Amino acid sequence: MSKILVADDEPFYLKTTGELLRNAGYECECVTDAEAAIVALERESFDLILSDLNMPGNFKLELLRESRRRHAQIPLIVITGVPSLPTAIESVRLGITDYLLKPVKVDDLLASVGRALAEAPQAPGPVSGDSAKRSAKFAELIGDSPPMQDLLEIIERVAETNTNVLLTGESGTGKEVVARAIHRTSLRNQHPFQVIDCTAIPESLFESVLFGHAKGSFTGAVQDQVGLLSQCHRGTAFLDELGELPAGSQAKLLRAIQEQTFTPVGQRTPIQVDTRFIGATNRDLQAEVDAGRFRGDLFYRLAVIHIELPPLRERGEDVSLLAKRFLEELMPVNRSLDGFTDAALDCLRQYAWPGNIRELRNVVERAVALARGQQIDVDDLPKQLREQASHSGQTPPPLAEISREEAIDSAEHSYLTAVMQKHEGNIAAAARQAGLSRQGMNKLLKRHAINADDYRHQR
Ligand SMILES: Nc1ncnc2c1ncn2[C@@H]1O[C@H](COP(=O)(O)OP(=O)(O)OP(=O)(O)O)[C@@H](O)[C@H]1O
Repeated sequence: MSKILVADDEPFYLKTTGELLRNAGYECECVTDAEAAIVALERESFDLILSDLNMPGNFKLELLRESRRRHAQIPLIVITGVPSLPTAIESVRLGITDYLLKPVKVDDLLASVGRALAEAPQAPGPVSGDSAKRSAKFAELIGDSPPMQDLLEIIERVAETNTNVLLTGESGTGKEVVARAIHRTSLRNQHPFQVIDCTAIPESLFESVLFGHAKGSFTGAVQDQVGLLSQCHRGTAFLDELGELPAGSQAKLLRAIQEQTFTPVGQRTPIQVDTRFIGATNRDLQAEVDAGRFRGDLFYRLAVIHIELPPLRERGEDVSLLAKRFLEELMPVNRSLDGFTDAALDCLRQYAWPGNIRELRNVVERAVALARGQQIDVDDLPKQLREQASHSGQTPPPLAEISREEAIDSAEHSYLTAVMQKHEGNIAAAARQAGLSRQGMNKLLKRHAINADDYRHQR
């Protein structure tokens, strides 16, 4: 019989959880603080630890740290009533098996306990600290910089758990690549990874596309349609551009995530799925919640683990590393180039990369096509990079030294460059994102002397 140690300072919760687990056939010891839990772990052996985070003696996650240090083989499920992103990340870093939010539904708890015990032989230990091994494991994620090493460590841990994840970061920082890497290295990797582009589904069709529909349930429903969520049962659903989801769709999605069940349009029987959700957005979702534009409950369901991807300009030497790798990858078969000139590499390092890695890849692709010499030189790089490099000696004046109008103007210029970059010069798409009419966007671009063609050429 599996033996579970339950640590929680809420007597009612402790009692009911103990009873529930005993009724489900587990042996159970209940303690009310971290110290007692640590003593119990020294005294006898357990097959699983179920622990609250906010309890006496655990303010610095002592139980978590101690249990990982001395008893790394025992799977650990963290349960908390107060989700806090730093603690969630730290818990994952320390190698927890699952992270649940109170109130936890009985079925969810038993499912999580069952899974943790079944997977116990592969229960994660403390992180190895071997960054070379980790880089090899995540070969699709190029980068050696400290922010990238931190990121790899976190995603390695996240992959071992079943928790939902929120990925935020500027456009082109690699949110989708990271989501795929988490799925590929998770226990769900034999099942599908389903991309759900939240901007591509009209609100009126949201339920039908996600949950499916029965033939004849609405005009145009000429046959039964399986929804996207059924297609990634036991796998991972990647909710891309989550911040753009309209309010009505947010409510429907919340229910599906919370209950892991949904009812296809025109049907009565709900479908049960087992899906991990990874959301991604380039918006500041917490600010969207504060402004009342995004549901707080949906945010907390997904942001159990919140990973912020660093922009390329904060990743130091990764720029050269990525550029060289992209060059190897994109080299045409009929010619070979001997890398970049030092001046070209300097130019790449100095640029602010509003479109991040996607932009860098496009720049290398364009340079490979244009290069006439044996090496890629400054002249083979797009105008905006060359211009920035030629201005790089001049430090911009501090914000407090310029007028409000100049500051707003400069912020607007950066914003427009970033959206043009993201949409590769597609004015209609950029206007949609900025909430402007096409004409309005054209006018602004003209005022800022931004030429959409410069961005299209990078394709
Ligand atoms: N660490 C990395 N190493 C190598 N290539 C990367 C890395 N991160 C991203 N890329 C590449 O950069 C491009 C953009 O990545 P991705 O689509 O994942 O970004 P994103 O953050 O999801 O963008 P958006 O917010 O615009 O959807 C892709 O071609 C991807 O392969």
